[in-house]
Amino acid sequence: MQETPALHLSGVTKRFGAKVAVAGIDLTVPPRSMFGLVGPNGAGKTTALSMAVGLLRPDAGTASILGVDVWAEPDAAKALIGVLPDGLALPERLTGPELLTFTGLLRGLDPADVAARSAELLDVLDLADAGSTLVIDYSAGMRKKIGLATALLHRPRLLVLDEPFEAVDPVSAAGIRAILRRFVAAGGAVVVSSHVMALVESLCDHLAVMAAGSVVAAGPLDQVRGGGTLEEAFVGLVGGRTAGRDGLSWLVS
Ligand SMILES: Nc1ncnc2c1ncn2[C@@H]1O[C@H](COP(=O)(O)OP(=O)(O)OP(=O)(O)O)[C@@H](O)[C@H]1O
Repeated sequence: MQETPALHLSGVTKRFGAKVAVAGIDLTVPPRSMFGLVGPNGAGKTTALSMAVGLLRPDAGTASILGVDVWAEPDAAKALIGVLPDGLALPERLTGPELLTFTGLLRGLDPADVAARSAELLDVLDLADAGSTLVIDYSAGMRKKIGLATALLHRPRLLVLDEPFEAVDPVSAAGIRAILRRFVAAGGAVVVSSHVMALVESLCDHLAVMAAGSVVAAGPLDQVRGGGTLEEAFVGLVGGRTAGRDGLSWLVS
């Protein structure tokens, strides 16, 4: 018998005016997988993930988290998910510890658990020294890290992370990778969108490639990349552009 997927999208569609951002995609994230979502700018990744986690209502199709329908049972589904959205809007006039306390209590966690988990997350993510800094004064990478901490605090079963490594320094990135690996080893599943093929290749065991609102390839990493690198497979799937070579003659004359 097939296990319930960590995330399942069926026929999910979103239009913005005449633009079809996501064109009826199906996507299955297996349980306990580290799943990469890649695609060129504007492919529809953020829109698809926003619909998957209940932040954006699809025009058609369904999304479920561990068998729970995101739009029919939003509270039950959201308890299962930790989300790091793209361009995360955080309450800015709080310090990191205050933000975690606020998030934890809002989610109904025990205050003692919130305190213990917050301290550990801040330590592991190297944010403990910035304990009295307001989030508004955080760097881009620090914002990613505190966003990840808020996503992890309630111990979700599925993490959905839009560009989690963007602007994050290499030491912190290694720390985040270690956290994600432990999370999967403990039975969770992670969906990561990224433009960095080497990162997806080294971190993920499954992936999907999106282009122009559709999923053009999906499956285990080795299957999608064939015999070559993921970068080669990606360029083959989404098509290479050579404008930098052929156009812009004014720039080089
Ligand atoms: N709120 C919106 N209103 C109008 N168009 C939108 C909106 N959000 C996204 N789009 C359009 O939908 C398409 C998909 O955008 P989306 O942000 O999902 O792509 P993406 O794959 O995440 O891109 P990137 O890699 O650049 O972040 C794009 O053409 C974008 O312009």
